[in-house]
This record gives sequence, structure tokens and C-alpha cells, in this order.
Amino acid sequence: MRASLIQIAVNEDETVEARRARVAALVRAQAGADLVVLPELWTTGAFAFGEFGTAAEPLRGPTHEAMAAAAGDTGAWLHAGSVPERGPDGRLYNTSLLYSPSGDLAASYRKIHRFGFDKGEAVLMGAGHEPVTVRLPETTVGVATCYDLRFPELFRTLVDAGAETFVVPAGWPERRRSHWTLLAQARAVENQAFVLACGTAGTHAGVPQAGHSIVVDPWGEVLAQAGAGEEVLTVEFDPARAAETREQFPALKDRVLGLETPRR
Ligand SMILES: NC(=O)CCC(=O)C(=O)O
Repeated sequence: MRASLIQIAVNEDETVEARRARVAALVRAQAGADLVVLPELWTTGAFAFGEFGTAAEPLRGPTHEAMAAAAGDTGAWLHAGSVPERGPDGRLYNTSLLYSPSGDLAASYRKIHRFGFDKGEAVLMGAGHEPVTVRLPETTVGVATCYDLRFPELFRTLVDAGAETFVVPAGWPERRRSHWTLLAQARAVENQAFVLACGTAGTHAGVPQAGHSIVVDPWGEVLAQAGAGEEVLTVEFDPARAAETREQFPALKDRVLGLETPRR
């Protein structure tokens, strides 16, 4: 299976419309890939909190139109990263969009863990509640978004739903780049799954982005990692290796569920 992670530079000298057209062209340039992955909130930047409201769009808005067409033209599965969605309830959500090779919206995922504690995304956006998996011909994909990477229980829920490959769009800051690499490897090792994590490059809202998109195999080995700038990271991997690893080193079978909280 061939995957292309497009690590987009999100800088303030480019309009949302210009970036959308540029990204659609980059997706079309990945013909031959089975799966193309974009980062989190690439229309605005994940830290451009002031832009979320003005750039918000309905689920089937302009980014959906552009990405559906690009997926169909490319003939690849497309995880189009996330957009600031204006929900039918009027609230904002950090919503990922996934397309089939015929350009149909196969799934959407509202980020469950919002970043910022008592600021930013955590107060501006509503939380998603539904973990999402998507069956591709070669593998079952579990989706998560950026800060979700810090919450192993979400990934276990995705494993229980059959996920063998995690796709994680992100807008991760340079300041915590070491966490990014470490967490991607941790989620891969503990779940014996592939992790395809695609971040942004550039600087927006004064926050330099980490880049360093990464693909990790079910043994925790880094198959490929990008640098800091805009880049397309292309990797070939055998998704069957997740099942093989789980068979050969069956740690997932030793899970003990429902442990009690210790009494003090
Ligand atoms: N956009 C995000 O979710 C940022 C997450 C982050 O910076 C962190 O977990 O650290």
C-alpha cells in the first residue's frame, strides 16, 4: 500500500482560497497512491483561533467540494485533514473528512479531545463523541486528530473496532516536537498498528509548526519521517504486518479489562 502524507505549510501570506486550490493540486499530483493524508485545520492553521469562526464551513462546504473532486480525480482514498465545521446546531467543530477513490464522503470525524485547556480550541469548538473507523480494501483505518494522540484509550477503542492503521492529521507545534514522535511510536507499539501522522509546516498565529510527519510500523520502527518544511512524505507499507505482529507477539490478547481503582 502506498501512502502520501502532504505536510502543508500554513503561513499567513496565503488566503484560504489560494491554499485550498494549491492543496487540491497537490492531492491530484499523488496519482498512484492508495491513500493521501492532509493535516489538521490546514485552511486556517490549528492555532489561528481568531480565524475559526470566519473560515467555518458546513460539512459539505467549499473544502468538501474541492477535496471530493481531488480524491475522485486522483483515484485514491483521501483523508483530507480537518476543517472548522459550522454544525447544524451553530457550533464549531474540528471535523475530519475522508473520501473514497470515487470522491464520495466515506466518513467524517469530529475531534474528541480539544486542545487548549481553558483557551483556544477547547472553548471555541464543541467536542466530538464518536470514534470512527473506515474499512479500506487493504486495512481498517482508525482516525484521531492531533491532541487525541495523547489519549491511549481512544486508540484502544479504535483497535476494538478493528483498526490496524491509525491516521492522525495534526497541527503540532515545534515546541513539543519530541512528544509528537514519541507518542506516534507509543500508539504504534502498544496497539501493534501502523501510525500515519501528518502535521503542518510553517508558522501561523506566531506558533512555529513541528512538521516531521511520521509513519511508524506495528513494531514501533519509524518507516519514514519528514523534515520541518512543506513536503510530501511517501511510504510503501504492507498493512498485513499489523495482523502478523499481533499473531507473533500477542500482547493485545493479554489485556485485562475493567481493573478497579485502587483504594487508599
Ligand atoms: N492542535 C492540537 O491539538 C495541538 C496539540 C498539542 O499541541 C499538544 O498536544 O501538545
